Amino acid sequence: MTAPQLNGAPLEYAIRIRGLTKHFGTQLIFENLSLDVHAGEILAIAGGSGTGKSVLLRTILGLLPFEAGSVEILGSDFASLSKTERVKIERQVGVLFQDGALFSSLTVLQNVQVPMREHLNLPQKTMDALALLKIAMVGLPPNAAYKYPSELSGGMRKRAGLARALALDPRIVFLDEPTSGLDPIGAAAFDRLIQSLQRTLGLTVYMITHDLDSIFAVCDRVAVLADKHVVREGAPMDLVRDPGHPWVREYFCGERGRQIAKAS
Ligand SMILES: Nc1ncnc2c1ncn2[C@@H]1O[C@H](COP(=O)(O)OP(=O)(O)OP(=O)(O)O)[C@@H](O)[C@H]1O
Repeated sequence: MTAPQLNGAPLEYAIRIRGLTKHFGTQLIFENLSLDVHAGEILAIAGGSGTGKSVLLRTILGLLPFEAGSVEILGSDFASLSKTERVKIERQVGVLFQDGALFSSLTVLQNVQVPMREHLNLPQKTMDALALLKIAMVGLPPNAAYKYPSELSGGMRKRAGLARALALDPRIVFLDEPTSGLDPIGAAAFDRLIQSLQRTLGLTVYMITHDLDSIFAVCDRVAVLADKHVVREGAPMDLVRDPGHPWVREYFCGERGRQIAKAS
């Protein structure tokens, strides 16, 4: 695995957020929020319902405006980039939304090719071969390529969404609650898939999750959102040892949290 690079030098931060302030109308969502996502790590974003995990994801992706602060992705301040430069960065980012967000009228193969059609100029045969490779990489059988999303199980739809997120060989992958709706065995298998892809491809993974099993199984660090900013960051075990915030204590040091921590 090669370390991510920026202009030939090792890249320390895949994402760097400083002093982010965001409102919806009069509702303050983030106040002076700062967060580093280290290159090559799997970072979990945790926090209670309504603390802004999805809004932060959409803000980082440039889908929502903000009033103050900066968001740097792969060494570039997104807001200051020209359209062409933005597209270059967007190509290096893959996103798996919660429900997979697949186009229902397209097969899995065609869904995986959507970003290829948008960003690459390749012959159909090459795109077919590439898409089949991505579909195999996420552990789907070859015949899944020709199925429509409605013909797949929830777990298979997530894998198909992941194959699409990997279509352009991104350096950062954003996952929005990847194991929600999966049974524990399916969730553990998905965790292992994410970890093995991360290690093989040297990806940076930014993962919104409520799943303590996932956090302890695969995440290098956790950042906890509460009170309009990141209240705690660290390795999962560090949060158990020193929660430092009531929500973190309740979540990580409750009976279930302690059991999972002990077993991991
Ligand atoms: N488009 C929008 N317009 C106005 N308010 C919004 C919008 N999107 C989100 N919000 C508000 O922003 C706050 C944070 O929402 P967000 O969906 O990010 O929470 P979350 O932490 O992802 O919650 P959950 O864990 O329940 O999914 C909520 O109060 C929500 O109502």
